[in-house]
Amino acid sequence: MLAIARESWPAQLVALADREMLASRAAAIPGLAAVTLHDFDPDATPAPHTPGHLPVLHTPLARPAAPGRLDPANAAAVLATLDAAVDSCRDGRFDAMVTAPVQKSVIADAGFAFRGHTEYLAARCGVERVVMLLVAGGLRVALATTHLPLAAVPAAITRELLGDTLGILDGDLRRRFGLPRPRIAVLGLNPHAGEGGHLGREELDVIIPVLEALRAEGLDLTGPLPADTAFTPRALADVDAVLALYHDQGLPVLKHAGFGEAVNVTLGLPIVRTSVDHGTALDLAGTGRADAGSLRAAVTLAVALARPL
Ligand SMILES: NC(=O)C1=CN([C@@H]2O[C@H](COP(=O)(O)OP(=O)(O)OC[C@H]3O[C@@H](n4cnc5c(N)ncnc54)[C@H](O)[C@@H]3O)[C@@H](O)[C@H]2O)C=CC1
Ligand SMILES: NCC(=O)COP(=O)(O)O
Repeated sequence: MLAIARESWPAQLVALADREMLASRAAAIPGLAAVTLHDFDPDATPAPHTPGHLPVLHTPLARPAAPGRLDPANAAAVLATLDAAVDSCRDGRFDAMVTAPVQKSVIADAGFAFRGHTEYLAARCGVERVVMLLVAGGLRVALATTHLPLAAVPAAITRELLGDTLGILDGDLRRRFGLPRPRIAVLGLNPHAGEGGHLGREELDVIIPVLEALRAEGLDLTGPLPADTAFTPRALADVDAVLALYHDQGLPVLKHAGFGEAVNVTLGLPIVRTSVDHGTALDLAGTGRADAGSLRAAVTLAVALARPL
């Protein structure tokens, strides 16, 4: 909401949300009371975003929401909002979607098999494999696995998963980000990238064979690199993206470098989806102190990606 109130974009922005919830939050936060919410008219000619004005496509909550109060009764409405956004992108009404964070646990508590937007959007779009990429300035970090318990990671790193992930990452960096031959650094799973098999065999048995096969197809891949030094400035100098093998191998570095201005992009979808770099920040809910920098960046990147290069 902060970003919407103050910024201009060369695109029409439409909020998919419960209209009353948006209105009550805008009224409660200093500086937002003047924002005008009006119903989105799908038949009107799209006009660039005007700061202070926000068209709303009403997606009703089941129960009134209060800041910071988790309510499983609204989980279905959250998913219905996501469905409406995906379907509207797929049918061409919208060119891109930008998601706010959701409390994944409360959706799961309500009985839905929900691990994250990334997996949910893949299923909704009928795509078997997608890739989570976070972008902070010039640093791009993609993940081979996303929302998995750490103990499940090694078994999930199969040749098929790694090959598919690198194919999507390389392809979308070319197609969506305009990099003619992306240079991708792939991290090892184990300390010292397995130390020649003495500290784990995933590098020898899975990662190296996949990298060799894909290099033969023309991909520019380095690795598997010891993860502890792969993010040093010298190592990153000749790299367009780093593929980390699990969530907390790559994202702490990315968030250290750019939390508050980074963007999460889902690659491999038939639609453009970006998102903020942060979660629901329940400690800040309702205070008006949550920083909107990542939302601004997510909208800006979605606008850029929605334009074919
Ligand atoms: N895309 C999504 O839907 C995401 C959802 N989540 C969900 O969010 C929930 C909370 O996750 P946490 O790990 O606690 O991460 P979090 O990002 O919500 O909070 C971590 C720390 O960052 C701060 N923070 C977060 N957003 C901020 C902002 N906009 N401005 C200033 N400070 C901010 C918080 O106050 C907190 O100290 C979980 O249920 C998680 O699954 C987490 C990441 C992404
Ligand atoms: N930490 C990033 C994250 O959890 C994003 O998840 P998603 O909901 O966008 O899949």
